[in-house]
Amino acid sequence: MSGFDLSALEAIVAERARSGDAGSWTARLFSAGMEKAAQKLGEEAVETVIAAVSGDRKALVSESADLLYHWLVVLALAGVSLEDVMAELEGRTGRSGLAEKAARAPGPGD
Ligand SMILES: N=c1c2ncn([C@@H]3O[C@H](COP(=O)(O)OP(=O)(O)OP(=O)(O)O)[C@@H](O)[C@H]3O)c2ncn1[C@@H]1O[C@H](COP(=O)(O)O)[C@@H](O)[C@H]1O
Repeated sequence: MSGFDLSALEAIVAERARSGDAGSWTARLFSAGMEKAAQKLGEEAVETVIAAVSGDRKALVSESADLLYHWLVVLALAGVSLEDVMAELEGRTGRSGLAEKAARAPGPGD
């Protein structure tokens, strides 16, 4: 298992965003703003889905990395920390996804 984790990438994103460096994709996304960053996140999500459905494992790994990086950029722009998301996930542990869904009000997908 690699020692690299999402919190290390979160710190890199924060540092590169602060740098304002003209050669930094992160800094460029930050100055472009949430709409652009969220659009990139959506594109990476679609590319990840395509890789998964087509059974392309190599592309799935690569697109997943793009997806997680752009997701962290969007979180940072929104002022949401990885810790916030991890706490939410931790709060869900031990509860079946189906039980959680049943406890929700019916939505359009139900
Ligand atoms: N993990 C990433 C990372 N993943 C993807 N990208 C960039 O995201 C951009 C958009 O990706 P796309 O595949 O959509 O590229 P594209 O040119 O639009 O190509 P297509 O639309 O044709 O597919 C590319 O420029 C990628 O290089 C990333 N840019 C930065 N990081 C991390 O952030 C660090 C700092 O990077 P800078 O901010 O650029 O210094 C890096 O060292 C990495 O650790």
